[in-house]
Amino acid sequence: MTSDTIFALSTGALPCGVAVIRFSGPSVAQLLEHFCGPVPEPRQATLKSIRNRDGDVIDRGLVLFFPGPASFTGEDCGEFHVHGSLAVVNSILSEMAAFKDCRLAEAGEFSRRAFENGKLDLVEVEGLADLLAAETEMQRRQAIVQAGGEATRTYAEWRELLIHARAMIEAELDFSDEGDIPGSVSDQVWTSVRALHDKISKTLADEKRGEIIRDGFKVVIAGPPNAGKSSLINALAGRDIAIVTHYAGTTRDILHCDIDLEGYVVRLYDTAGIRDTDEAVEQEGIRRALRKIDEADLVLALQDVTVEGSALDIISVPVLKVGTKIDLSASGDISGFDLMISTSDPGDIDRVRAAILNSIRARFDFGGSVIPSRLRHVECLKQSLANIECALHSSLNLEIRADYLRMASDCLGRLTGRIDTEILLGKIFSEFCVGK
Ligand SMILES: Nc1nc2c(ncn2[C@@H]2O[C@H](COP(=O)(O)OP(=O)(O)OP(=O)(O)O)[C@@H](O)[C@H]2O)c(=O)[nH]1
Ligand SMILES: [K+]
Ligand SMILES: [Mg+2]
Repeated sequence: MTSDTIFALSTGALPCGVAVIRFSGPSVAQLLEHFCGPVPEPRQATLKSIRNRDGDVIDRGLVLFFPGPASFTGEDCGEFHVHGSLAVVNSILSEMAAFKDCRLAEAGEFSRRAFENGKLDLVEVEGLADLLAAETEMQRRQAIVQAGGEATRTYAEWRELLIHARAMIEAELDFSDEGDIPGSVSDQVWTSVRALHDKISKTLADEKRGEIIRDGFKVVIAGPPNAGKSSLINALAGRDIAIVTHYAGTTRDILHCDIDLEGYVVRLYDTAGIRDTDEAVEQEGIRRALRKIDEADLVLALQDVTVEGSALDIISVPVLKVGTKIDLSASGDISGFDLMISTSDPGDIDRVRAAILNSIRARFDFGGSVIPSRLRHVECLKQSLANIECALHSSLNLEIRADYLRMASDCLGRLTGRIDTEILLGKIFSEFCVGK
């Protein structure tokens, strides 16, 4: 079907030390011969001169040949590792473009061919995309579970279980008059389906973890004016994000910055001080602050310890009560605060960081397990779960229950993009001696 041979510079911006040019498709062997003579041994890096059509040497570099189907795309693939200069790379790319049926690859086209040739499934393709986009350690860990096929294996296992369960139920329906099916089989089947139901529910409960690893943990700094909110965001970020003055009501808009806390993206928000005011701009700032608080994963509720007054009353989201300006307070009354800080003390800022990290870990620690990292996965899992729930209704007709199992396994098949041909009959006959 794909008759074009595609090529692209696979490494980043030029100039750089080494540039990798990758190509895939039916003309790979011809390209290799054209540029550097006899095709090198499969999968062995060989140092060669790379020449243009006039026989002039463009560069010397490593040349690799990956014959299909044991290649990334499943087609014949080749690689040139050359000096990363604009002139070298452009010269090779334009030479390739002049070749018959060869063209520059579109974005993601190598991966798409890998998918089309069954080398990667959808979950793995998405994991690969996430891995390439990963900025933090946690994002990398989550992506590699997916790109490396671990998630796929789990989903495939679940799907197998459902297909097997349905096979058993259909067998009972089809051959029940033959008396070969043990009576307890059906019970065992439903027990395992119920266990799978619980597993999928648990995985769905982890949805929030996946979201936090991908999109960050939202921490909103809130409190009355002059509590030291802007001073704290500046200290946590290590740079001047917000204006700090002694005027109460300095911050109006929401200010934002991302920090990396041991691999987690933490999205910090500084907000307007909350108080009663007739001032229109400040009112709007306060309205925005309250809205941001509702979206938070954690609120740092700041309160100047030298000022009378109670900290913010927030019930919708987890709150850490932080007393500020302890350098001004001789009494050191710590009642009612989770943490007491001075925003100019680096040790105190470290303790705020540790407290945020604790809050993340307490709720969303990542143990390397499969987490539905995308809405698409969550949707497929939810649909599968809904069908399993229907299948578990013992009052329903057995045929209908079997059909719910089919729909549940199809949802998982859709998740990995691999609904393959029906293997149901094979299952029945390989696991039961009914075909006498
Ligand atoms: N002594 C002392 N002063 C502080 C501390 N933190 C902040 N301040 C001072 O308190 C004042 C207010 O600080 P901001 O960071 O602007 O307070 P804010 O909560 O952002 O104030 P608004 O934006 O007006 O709501 C400034 O003069 C800061 O220098 C602290 O830990 N100790
Ligand atoms: K202020
Ligand atoms: Mg401020």
